[in-house]
Amino acid sequence: MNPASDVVARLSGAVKRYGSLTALDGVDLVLRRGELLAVLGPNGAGKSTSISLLLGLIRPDGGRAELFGMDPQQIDARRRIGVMLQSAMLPVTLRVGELLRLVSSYYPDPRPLEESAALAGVGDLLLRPYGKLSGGQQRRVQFALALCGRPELLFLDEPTVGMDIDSRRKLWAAMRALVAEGCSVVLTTHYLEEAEALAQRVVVMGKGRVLTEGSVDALRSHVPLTRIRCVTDLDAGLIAQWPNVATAEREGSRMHISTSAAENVLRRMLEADTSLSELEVQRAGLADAFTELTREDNLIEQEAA
Ligand SMILES: Nc1ncnc2c1ncn2[C@@H]1O[C@H](COP(=O)(O)OP(=O)(O)OP(=O)(O)O)[C@@H](O)[C@H]1O
Repeated sequence: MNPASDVVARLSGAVKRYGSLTALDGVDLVLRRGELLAVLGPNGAGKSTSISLLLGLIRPDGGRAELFGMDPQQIDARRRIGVMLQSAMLPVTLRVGELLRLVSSYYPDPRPLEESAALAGVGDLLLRPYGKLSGGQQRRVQFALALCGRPELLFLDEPTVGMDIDSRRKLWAAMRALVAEGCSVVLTTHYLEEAEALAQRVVVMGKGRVLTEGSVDALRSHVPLTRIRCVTDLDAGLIAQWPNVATAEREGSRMHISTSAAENVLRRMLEADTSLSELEVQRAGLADAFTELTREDNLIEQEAA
């Protein structure tokens, strides 16, 4: 297979300025067929701007944006995508079923209405006017509209904001089903557990640049620490002196330790305190890696200032 033909969307050296503000400062981003790419980053990092470039909603001031090798504004490219943006303006008086029929009609080979509704979990809402739905229900309808055209590429900009846990889990299952069908997904989210649960690849953005990208495991390895939590009388200051202990802090009766040699530290603690209890050991997650990466970005900036 030719890897170049496998690319469904690409930003190459994309620059976007708003007056004196540089929203994107040379962003390279590639999305391949059948992969779910999570784009992470703090507020204002440039995630939505990157998506808007790929959708052809705005034009780059430098570099290029491509959708299926075409200009994103070309109708042939647009017919192959589905979109769920942060703010959706939909006619409030239309019923959900009417909305689904309308949006499906824009696509050459849409899914059957019942299938779209079932995938998004809105089968019981088809007769309800969109404006009368709760915020979480409206998000699910927006998801149904994004997938109803059987898109090859789905853009989901913070799709699960405002959803309860059950709806979020159902949407995750639907995303997995779509990816299993071969659909590519670009997902922006502030929920790191969402990226951790779904993404094959993660891009972390900060201040208009790509800070790093890779698999969730590769990003996690930026933080080679394990967290140990337990109830113990041992002295935090003493443990902090042990080899391979990065930090040891007490919070009430609980001790929080981060270490690069969890087994050794644990053995020593259990020997020193036979009444140690409520032990929890956890590998650093994506959240830790993300905090570390965006912290590094701030540090570099502060040093340059
Ligand atoms: N139309 C606009 N006019 C002026 N500045 C803009 C415009 N759109 C975005 N920006 C600025 O560009 C930067 C990047 O914004 P963007 O919306 O891409 O960030 P984001 O990573 O999506 O943030 P969030 O997580 O808050 O959604 C921000 O500083 C934002 O204020």
